[in-house]
Amino acid sequence: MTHGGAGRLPDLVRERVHRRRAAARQMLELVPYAGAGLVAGTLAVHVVAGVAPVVFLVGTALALPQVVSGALPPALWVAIAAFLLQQVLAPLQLVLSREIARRVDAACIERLTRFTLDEATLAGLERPDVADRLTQVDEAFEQWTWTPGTALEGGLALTARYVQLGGAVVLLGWAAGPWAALAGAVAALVARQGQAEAFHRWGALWESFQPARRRVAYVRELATSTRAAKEIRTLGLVGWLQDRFATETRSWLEPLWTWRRRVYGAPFVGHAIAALLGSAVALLLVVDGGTDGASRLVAVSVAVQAVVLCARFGVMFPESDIKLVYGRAAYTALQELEATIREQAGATADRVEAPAPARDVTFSGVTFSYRPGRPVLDGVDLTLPVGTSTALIGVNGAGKSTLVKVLAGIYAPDGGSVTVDGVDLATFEPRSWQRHFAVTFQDFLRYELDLRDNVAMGAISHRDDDEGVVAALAQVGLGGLLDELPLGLDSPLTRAVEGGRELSGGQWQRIALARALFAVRHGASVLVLDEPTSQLDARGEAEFYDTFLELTRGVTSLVISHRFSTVRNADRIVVLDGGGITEAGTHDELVAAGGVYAQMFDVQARRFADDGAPHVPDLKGATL
Ligand SMILES: Nc1ncnc2c1ncn2[C@@H]1O[C@H](COP(=O)(O)OP(=O)(O)OP(=O)(O)O)[C@@H](O)[C@H]1O
Repeated sequence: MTHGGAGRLPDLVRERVHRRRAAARQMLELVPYAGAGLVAGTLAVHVVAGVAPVVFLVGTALALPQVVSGALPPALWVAIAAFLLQQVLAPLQLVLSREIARRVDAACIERLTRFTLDEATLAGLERPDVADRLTQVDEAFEQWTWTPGTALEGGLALTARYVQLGGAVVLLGWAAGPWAALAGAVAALVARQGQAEAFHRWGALWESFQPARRRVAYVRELATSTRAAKEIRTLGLVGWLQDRFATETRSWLEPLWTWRRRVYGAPFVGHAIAALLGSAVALLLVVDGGTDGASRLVAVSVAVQAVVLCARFGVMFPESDIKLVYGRAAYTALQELEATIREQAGATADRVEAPAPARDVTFSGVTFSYRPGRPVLDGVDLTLPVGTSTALIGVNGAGKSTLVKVLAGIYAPDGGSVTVDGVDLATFEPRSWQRHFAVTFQDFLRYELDLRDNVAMGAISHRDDDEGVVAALAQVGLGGLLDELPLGLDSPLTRAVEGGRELSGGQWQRIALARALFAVRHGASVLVLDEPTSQLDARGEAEFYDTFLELTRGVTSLVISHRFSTVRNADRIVVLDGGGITEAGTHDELVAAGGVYAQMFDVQARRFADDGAPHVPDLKGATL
């Protein structure tokens, strides 16, 4: 770990200057989000708020000798006015700062949403470094504490402090001479440097534990979410989860505590001693000053208070420091996320709109790996003729879902190519290609929305097609469910909402299928179904062939299933094994060939027979 290590002085200075510049650039970038007018107005208020205590200090010092003799001099009224102004400005500073943070954060959230939902590829989002950054930005906005907006707010608030310091140094010079002013200024800036540096290192340290904090957050979510509650209770995992939480938490908190001593300990003592010496020198020069009488009293009073103001630079500024360090870290994370995306977008900038395939989609020697040197797809050759059905089978982990993601342009192949009517998929804009797809993923989503939206999500621009939604529901055997629901299509499909209804696993799968059908109804011409019947009962599965597959006749389809009853009637069945297509043909051809497919089919058919379960229905005539 390199947190806070000592280095050569010129290097340290250069690094700090570089950091300050970077921070200033970031703050300037955020200004337009808040609006130049609001920022200028806030700065003006901070400047006045910084001047007010200095005026108060001078006013009280000047008034003191006359107040002692029973008079109420004008200087006293000036001091009172400065004090009242300070009280009035404090809430105004707060309101203006909050407004700045609100505007900046709204813009940053918009940037974040655009990035995650629109620009980022799935492969990009799956990178661990990207996931860490995303969690960091997400955390900032979730807890709404140290966001980019608060960084700008905190940065601007420093103005009041520095104006105050400037005033104090000028007063010190006036009251006790230039050397006292210099000593006071040096004491303040050294103390400030100590604080700021410790805070900066602490921020970097905090950030470096992001992966560990992400693990802790996951365990905490497991322990508290209703999603996992059922399994955790029935498996008796509560104790284990608590231990895991404690271990994971200690794994980053203990090193953090150790580093905290190093970050705040010795360097801070050094800075504090230097600051104390500076203040002491300034005070000595004050005491040593020339004149006597009332003017001496005023000078000493001004100078002592000015030294105190300088010394206050050695403490943390709650309105700025934490906000600046952590809020800026959140903004840096957002910028780094965007930089990653820009890198990827550079390669896709001049892509063209993808047409619907007219002849075929072909994989030629496609390779793909999630980790270098471990290809999941290793030279896949496969043609999907338009308007035909292909079933893809293979053991768990063979790479079937990965192949689908490459087909849909979610991942780009590392080698080889996917072509659409002979044109490389890489030349098409991925979103436009994906619009031709109706996909039901294995881990399809159960949207906590109403029934209509759960189906219409397949082609959301046709959300007002209630007739189509009802037809899709009927086609997947959910017509009865619709009749049961008092709110009909408006029924929320979650118990978390008043009047909502939870569905069974099989019913949810049918909803996902209805979504795909709705997409086909509205023009999707490539249908991909990954394990479409895994949660359906035997009758539901049979109905799947009789109705659903008929309805998608003419569509180019790819179905993945471990259930042979689901795949056997496809126009063509292909086996993915060892990263490549090892067998291809109709069910009868593959059974006759006696290869992997025949063996797998045999095992499954025998198991059905042994269990006394119904045999695979004869579904000749149905198409995938
Ligand atoms: N996002 C990912 N990051 C890294 N590795 C992955 C990822 N997704 C899948 N893998 C790995 O790639 C391999 C193929 O996974 P894939 O999901 O494509 O298999 P599959 O044939 O669809 O399996 P199943 O039949 O179990 O659904 C597996 O070894 C899996 O661990």
